Formats: sequence, structure tokens, C-alpha cells
Amino acid sequence: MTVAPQQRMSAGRVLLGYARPHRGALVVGGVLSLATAASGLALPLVVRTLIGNLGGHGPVGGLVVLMSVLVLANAGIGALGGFVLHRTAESVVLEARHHLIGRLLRLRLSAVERHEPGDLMSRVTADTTLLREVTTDSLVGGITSVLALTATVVMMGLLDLTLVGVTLLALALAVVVIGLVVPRIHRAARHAQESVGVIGAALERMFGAFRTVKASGAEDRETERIRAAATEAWRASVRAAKWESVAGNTGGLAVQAAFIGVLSVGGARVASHAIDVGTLVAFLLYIYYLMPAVNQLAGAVTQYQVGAAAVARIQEAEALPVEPVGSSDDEPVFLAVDGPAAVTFEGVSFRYDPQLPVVHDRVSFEVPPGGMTAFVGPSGAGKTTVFSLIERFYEPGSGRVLVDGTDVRAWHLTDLRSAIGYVEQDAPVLSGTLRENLLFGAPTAGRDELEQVLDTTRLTAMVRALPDGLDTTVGHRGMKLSGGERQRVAIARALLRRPRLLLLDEATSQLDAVNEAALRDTIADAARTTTVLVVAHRLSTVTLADRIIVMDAGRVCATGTHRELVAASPLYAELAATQFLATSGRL
Ligand SMILES: Nc1ncnc2c1ncn2[C@@H]1O[C@H](COP(=O)(O)OP(=O)(O)OP(=O)(O)O)[C@@H](O)[C@H]1O
Repeated sequence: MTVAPQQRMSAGRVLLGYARPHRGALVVGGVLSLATAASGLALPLVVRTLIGNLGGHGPVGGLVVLMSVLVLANAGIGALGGFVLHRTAESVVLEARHHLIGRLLRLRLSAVERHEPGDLMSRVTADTTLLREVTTDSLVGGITSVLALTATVVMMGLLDLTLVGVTLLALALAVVVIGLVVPRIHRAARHAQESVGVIGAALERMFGAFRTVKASGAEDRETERIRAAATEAWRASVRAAKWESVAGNTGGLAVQAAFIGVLSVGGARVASHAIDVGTLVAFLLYIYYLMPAVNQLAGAVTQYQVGAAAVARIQEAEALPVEPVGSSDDEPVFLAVDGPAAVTFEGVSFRYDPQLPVVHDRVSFEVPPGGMTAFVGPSGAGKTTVFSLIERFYEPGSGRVLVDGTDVRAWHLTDLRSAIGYVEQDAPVLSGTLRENLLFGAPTAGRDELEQVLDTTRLTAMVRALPDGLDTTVGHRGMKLSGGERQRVAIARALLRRPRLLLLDEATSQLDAVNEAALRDTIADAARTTTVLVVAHRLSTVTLADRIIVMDAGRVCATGTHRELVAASPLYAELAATQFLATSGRL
């Protein structure tokens, strides 16, 4: 998954964007960190005075108390500052997650279909988590370490400029080495995060088809796939750790080198009376204080590389196309009409992707309001795609899809979808209670409506037989419901939205006689109050239809009633004779 360069903001700007709402807390955390460093910086000056006073040249007791106070203040302020910064870092992670989640649910179907769900999930979970360290280590750590470094060097400058020169020379070497290592850290971190995405995708594939994996005896092979992805993530992380370690220790090494240089040059300057011993000791203590600041800065630079790789992956997910909130011309059409809706296809041509074959080739038909219309045709004829275009999951390449005479692109998307009830072929049951499942599309529906819909979908008896009635938990993907029950639960969910248009993609699986009759009655009842379009796989459904649209290879090849089509359409006659499931004996 890649994003055009012009769409990309620098990782730093993106991070600042996430951090902006929390800038107050960041500043407080940063100031507390600085105060910690400052209280530490004062210590060498006190030490210098103390050494000067030793041997009876001045008071010592008060200075020892002052040193103790500084040490305690250093610890207390440090702890508070650390907490404030970590809390803020968590808030930055939350900010990034909220932003990303808000976009993910509005993604276009085509964008989601072209990506591994597990990888998309890892961008919300794993990649955003990395922003926590980036915020504390890079954003705040970077700024505070630069300030602390500057302050330390200024304090050193007040003591002796020659020794400052020696110190900076040693530090310059570290800058060169870290500069060389940084791109390697970025590449390794990026690779590690991609591998975590691959683990997510592999897990999703395995859990998504758990029964098939077991039934196919593919446990070992799938385990190997996931392990391979995990090993790849380990390998890349170890590579990143290696370069991070080089960068981190180069900073420490430079400070040690500065220590030796200052000791040698400083010793010579003490011998030549250019500076006194107290100044040299104070200077050496400052070098000791330089160590954490230099290490922090090196950590900030390396963490930034990890964060930049994470930000790039988050940005890729955010750059995926989302559905328009309003209509295409942004003038919402509010069709506050009740009752069944009409549907018209006017010369609709469509393909899912420019590289894929045409799925609809100038499809035209008209469905008046009310009644039941069945779409039939061989597998792959483009029947389900009709529903996807009505729902505006995709847009036609040419031609128009009209609902109630208005192009679906002119409808406000929310209005359009709230006018439609859609039952997918493999209707999913969401984890939760039966009640939650039913109210999913209409959370405010009342008890009476619920009972009425249960009645329409012939579910009342089943619900009564359940131990907890509507509050029975239906497992992950509705494993506790039969195929027929699942389909009727999905129809009930759709009907509770009081749709003006019900799109029902009939399951291809065989149903028992009871479920078959229940489904048939359900559809007949629904067609009394709403326009029902059914992708039909059963003869019992098509014989019920007021009109049947026969599709073949992306075209409408015949329209009529069952009786008319059996006589007029050879394709329909063949389908009726050979392909429809569950003949109800009404040919
Ligand atoms: N999301 C998609 N991305 C790419 N191609 C798709 C997608 N959905 C369907 N297709 C392809 O479009 C063609 C028509 O599919 P569609 O689901 O509309 O057929 P159908 O008539 O409903 O078939 P069936 O009766 O088997 O459900 C098929 O060749 C299918 O492979």
C-alpha cells in the first residue's frame, strides 16, 4: 500500500498535528523536565563552592543541606514531569487512534477489499502505539535535551572556553556517526512494522476460516506462515536494535572521549595556572551531566526514525479513499417520502477495477414502487452487483442508478442508505445478543416494532424457545444459529429500519422445508409494505415474484413473470429446470 508523495506530510508535521491538542500538557511536562535538569545543573556549582570552602575557608553545613535539597527536588520534579509526559504521550496515541478509526469506518468498500484487514488493524493497534515513545522520546526528549545541552555548554563556557572547544570536538564525531546510522534505523523499523502487519493479516486469515483450516488439516502450515511473519518482524527489530545501540553508545562514547580530553587538556591548564582545580572538577561534573542529555538526544533521533516509519503507515491508511458524506454536488436531496421506492437502471456499465472485466454492460430496467422483483441468472451474471450499485458501495462507469427518480449520487448517502434495508447473501450475525443484532440498524426501535418484525420473519417461536429469549448471546459470526435462522435474523434487522426498499441476496445454500416456507412468507409479507428486490436462488422465491429480471454475463436478457419467462426465455427455462434450489412444485 503506497501513497503518492505529494499527499504525504513530513512525519514531524503529522506528529505535531496529533500533539497540538495536548500542547499545554506537553509544555508543562517539558518545563518540569527542564527544571529537573536545571536543579541538576546547579549541583556542580555548589560542589565547586564546597571544595573551595573545605579546609576552613567558609561554611560547609549549609552547602550540604542545599545539595540535599537539590537532589530531592531533582527526583520529585523528575517524577512529576515523567508522569505528565507519559500521560500526554498516551493522549497523542489516543488522538491518532480516534482519527484513524473515524476514517476506517468511512472507507470505500473498494479500498477495504484491496487490503488485508489484519494489516489495516495493525495500523490502528501496533503502529499508533509506537507514537507514545516518539512523543516522549523524540518530541519532548528532543527539545529538552537540546535545551539541556545548550544550558550545560553555556555553563561550561562560563568556566573555560578552551575546554568547551575540546568537548564540542568530541561531540561532533558522534553527530557524524549517528547521521550515518539514522537511515538504517528508519528502514529496519519500517520493515519491522510491516512484518507486524503481515502477522495481523496472517492471523486474520486463519481465524476468518478457522473451521476450514482445521478441516483441511492446515494447522501446521498456517502456524508456519504466521511464525515466518513473526520471525521476520524479529529479524527487522533486531536490525533496528543493532543500529539504535550503535547510535546510543556513540553518544556515550563521545562524552567519555570529551571527559578524557578535558582531563588531559584541563590538567595541563591547571598546571599552568590558567584555571584552578575547582573549575576543572566543576567542568568534569558538567561533562557528567552532558551524558544523559547526549544520550537523550541520540534516543530522540533514533526514536524519531521508528515513529516516522509508523506515521508513514498510519498516513497510508488515512490516505485511502473514503465515501462522500454528502451527495456528489453537495446539495443534499432530502426525500422525506414514505412508502415503497422505485428503482431504475439507465444504461449502467460497471467494472470493479479498470484491470478487471466488465460486470455490467449497459444494464437497464425499471422497478416500480412496491411488490417483489427477482433477479435471476447464472452465477457471476452481475446480480449482487446490482445491489451494490443501488447502495452506492460503488459507482457506475457510465449510466445512472436512480432511486425514486433521483440519481443515487445526488442523494445524501445517509438518507439513501436509511431508505434501504440490505440483507447480504452470507448474512453475518454480529457477536452479541440477539436483541443487539436485531437493533443494530435501528437502535431506537420500540418493543412493539420488534415483536411485529419477529412475527413477520417467523422468528417468534424460535426466540421463545431460547433460554434467555432476545438476550441470548449469539456467538461469533452467529455460529449458534442455523443458516435459515441467520438469514431471517438479517431480514428482521433490515426490516426494523423500516426500509422503503429491501434488497435481499438470497442464500445459495439449501434450506429445510420449515425455513424455506418461513422465508417465503417473510418475503411475501415484506413486499406488501416495501419494494423488495431479491437475488433469487430458489424456485419458491421466483414463483412469488411480481416480475423477474433475467441477467446473463452482465446484461439484462429478459423480463417478465415466471409463466411468461418459462415460455419466452430459453435461459430462464433452463435455470428453472436445472439450477434453482428447492422446487416448490409450482413450475
Ligand atoms: N468486490 C468485487 N471485486 C472484484 N470483482 C468482483 C467483486 N464482486 C464481484 N465481482 C465479480 O463480478 C462478477 C459478478 O459478480 P456478482 O456477485 O454480481 O454475480 P452474481 O450474479 O450475484 O453471482 P452469484 O449468483 O454467484 O452470487 C463476478 O465475475 C465476480 O467475480
